[in-house]
Formats: sequence, structure tokens, C-alpha cells
Amino acid sequence: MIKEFSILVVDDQMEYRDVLKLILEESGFAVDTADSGENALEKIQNTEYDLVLTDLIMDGMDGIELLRRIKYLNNKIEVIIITGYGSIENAVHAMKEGAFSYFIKSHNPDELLSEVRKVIQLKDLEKESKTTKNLGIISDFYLETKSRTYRKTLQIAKKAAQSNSNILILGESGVGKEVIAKYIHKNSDRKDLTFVDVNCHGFSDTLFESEFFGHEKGAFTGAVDRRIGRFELADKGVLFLDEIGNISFSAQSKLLKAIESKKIERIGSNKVIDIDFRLITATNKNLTEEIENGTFRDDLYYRLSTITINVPPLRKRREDIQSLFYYFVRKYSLELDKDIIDIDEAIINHLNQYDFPGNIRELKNMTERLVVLTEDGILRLSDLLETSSDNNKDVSKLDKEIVPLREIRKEAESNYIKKVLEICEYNVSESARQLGISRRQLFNKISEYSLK
Ligand SMILES: Nc1ncnc2c1ncn2[C@@H]1O[C@H](COP(=O)(O)OP(=O)(O)OP(=O)(O)O)[C@@H](O)[C@H]1O
Repeated sequence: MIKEFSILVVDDQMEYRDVLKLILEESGFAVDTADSGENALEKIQNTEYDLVLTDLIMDGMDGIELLRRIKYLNNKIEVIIITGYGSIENAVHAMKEGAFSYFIKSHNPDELLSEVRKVIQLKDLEKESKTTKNLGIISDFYLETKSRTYRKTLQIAKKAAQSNSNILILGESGVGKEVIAKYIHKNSDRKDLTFVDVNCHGFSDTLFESEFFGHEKGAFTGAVDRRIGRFELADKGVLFLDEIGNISFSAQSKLLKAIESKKIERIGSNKVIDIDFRLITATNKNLTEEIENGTFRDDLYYRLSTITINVPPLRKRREDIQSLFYYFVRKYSLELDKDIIDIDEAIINHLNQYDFPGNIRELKNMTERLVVLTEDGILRLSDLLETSSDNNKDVSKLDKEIVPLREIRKEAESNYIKKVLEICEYNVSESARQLGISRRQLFNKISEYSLK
């Protein structure tokens, strides 16, 4: 099994390269070598490797640059950085950039072998979860994860898929609740049957009834044709109700009755129709609070939440941000038929620091914007900041309310300084130079606007 696991060792020093090759081959791995980052990239484009062990400091392309390029080309390849004592800090930085781990040259090689085994375990786990194992074609969702919390979410979802119980998915907006619902569908014995997806936001009571129960022709003014409702459409399959926390109290009663009795009647008919669907619901609201406030029925809540799955926000699974970003870069470069040849390092730094209030949806939109805006195949942070949603928010705020000029000036100044600091990676001297003010002035602004 180990033979199937192939490793590329990259080092510009022949002796160290050969020693590593020997140690790894003795442990039964298939090992290839490259004497530079450039040479390694060439090999990676022609051969499939599971793991790259690269020296950090090399002539020409260094280990971090190589790591970045590998992750862009194929982020399924894991990278372990090899380093001397003197550059541990850089190695730690490499981990933030997506390296699996680092190994200090003078340490016992057994430690390296144990790191390699951890990579094998991770790969096995990924294979087991039958996620995206395709070349060229991009799958609908990216479910590989290095986060223990998210892995747990997927495990619960998979187990839950095998039962027939109702599932309630909780999590902030944009975390991928619908994605989890589809994952459950795919892993259930109803996978070949229909998945009916309804966003419950904004249904009036009458609309809710005709949407869900359907109606006969002429049942009410405007009912010009017979309409089959969502309950019937989902028969034998899965019914996914997103934003369930948004339906009215009276709609909640009707929904409860239908899921308890598993029977419905179309409006304008008294024929009882049996329905059999697997119910998955989702919300970003705190339903327990809604129950306390009297806006959500507790009996419905208990019905819906036989199994509850919590999807963590993106900022609580930061280790996945980069892989998701590379996934979206590939997705949009394929969709928009644009070759992406380089990614500005500042983007990765920005992503590593940003909190993503809009979660994966926000990361997806950001990436799409970057790929759309590039004209030369290089993704640049400036494209992101110029069109960031913060800017859009500022404009929309201006549309809605009139505020003193002083406030707008302050807001613009604070946003602009923040952007320059981000671009300069919070190097105050450089930011001050770019802004044409003194370091002291910049410090004052930073504390005035609480920018750190
Ligand atoms: N794992 C993923 N891989 C690829 N795309 C994803 C993933 N998770 C979420 N997305 C994308 O992010 C966006 C938001 O996902 P989704 O609609 O599932 O979130 P949600 O939690 O249901 O959001 P809301 O609460 O607003 O309904 C979608 O465009 C979805 O395709």
C-alpha cells in the first residue's frame, strides 16, 4: 500500500536529497527527486505525487514559492517543508500557506517518517469520504477538510444520511448548509430520487399553502391550472426546506400537520394524497430563542430536530480557507476559460487574516471577482479591495441615509488606511511611506480608528 504513495524530494543539495531518498525508500515509499523548485514543478505536471518534501531555502524558487505553486496546480498534493533551525519562523509561516508540517534537518528522521504517515492517514480518510477524485472536471462541492470540527460535521451528516430521521442543519448564512443537505441526499438510499429544494424566505400564508400543497384548477382566483405542490414533488425523495425559521406561525402549524400525518390535500380538492419524503431543514436563526419569543412552535422544532447538525463558520475552520480558495480559483478559471498563472502573495495573507462574515459564499464571490477581473492571469489583492463588499456597503449606506461629511471622511479614511495596511502586511513604516504621512501620524490614526 505504501508503494502506491509517491513522494517527491526537492533540495538543491545533492547529499541531503539522496539521504532523504534512501531513508524513505527503505521505509517502502516510491521516491523521486528534483534539484530545484522549477524542476519540481515540471515533474509535478507530468507525474502524480501524493507528497512533496521540499527544502525551504534554495537558489531560485524557494520552498514557500514552490508550495504556493503546487497548491495552485493541485492542492491535493501535501507539502512538508524541510528546514534548518535558523528558519523555523519561515517554516511556521509556510504552514499558514498550506504546508502540512515542517521537519527540522538535524532532527531524528523517524520524526519525518511519522509526519509522512500522518499524510497517508489523511489521504486514506479523504479517499474514504469519496470526495472529489477527478482530474480536470471540477466537482460541485469541495468537501475535503483539514478541520476536525468540519470533519465531524461530515461524519454526522453521513451517519444521519443512513437513517430516515428528520434533520435540522444549523449554521450562519453562507456556511454551506444546503451543501450538507445535498451531501446527505447523495449518501442516502434516496440518492437516485428527487431532491426538492425550497427557500422558505418571504412566503405569505397563501403562497405557502399553494407552494407546498398545490391546488386544483379554479381552486381560487388566479388558479388557472392545476399545480403540484412541493410535498408531492418530493414524494419518495428528499425535501429540503431552507430558512425554515422564516415561515409564519400559521404555516408552521400546516407544515407540522403534513409531516406528522404524511398526508396532504391539494387546495380545492378533498382527495387525500399519501406523501413519503425525507425531510431536511436548515436555518441560521437560533430557534430556541425564537421559541422563547413565541415566534416558533416548539412541537414543530422537536419534530424537525430529531438529528441536529451544526455547520461551523469558515473562521472556525481557517485551515480550510486556502484549499477552498484554490478550489474556487480552479472552478472559475475553468468556467471562465481563463488561465491563472500566478496569485499575489498578499491575497493569501489577506485570506489568512480575514474573518469571512459571509462564510464560504463570500470566499466564493471574492474568488470569482478576482478571476473575472484579471486580464493577464495574475490574481491581485488590489482587484479584491477595489471591489470589496465593504466598498459596496459604503455606497449603499450613502444611498440610504444622509450623514455629516465629517463622518463620511472619517469612514473613507479609516477604510483606506486599513486597505493600505493590509497590502503592506501591516508594516507601519511602509504603509506610512505609501500614504505620505509620518509613522507617528499613522500610529495615531491606527489607534483612533482601532485598526489593529
Ligand atoms: N464545500 C463547498 N464547496 C463548494 N462550494 C460551497 C461549499 N460550501 C458552500 N459553497 C458555496 O457557498 C454558497 C453558500 O452555500 P449554501 O447555500 O449551502 O450556504 P447556506 O449555509 O445554506 O447559506 P444560507 O443560510 O444563506 O442559505 C453556495 O454558492 C455554495 O455553492
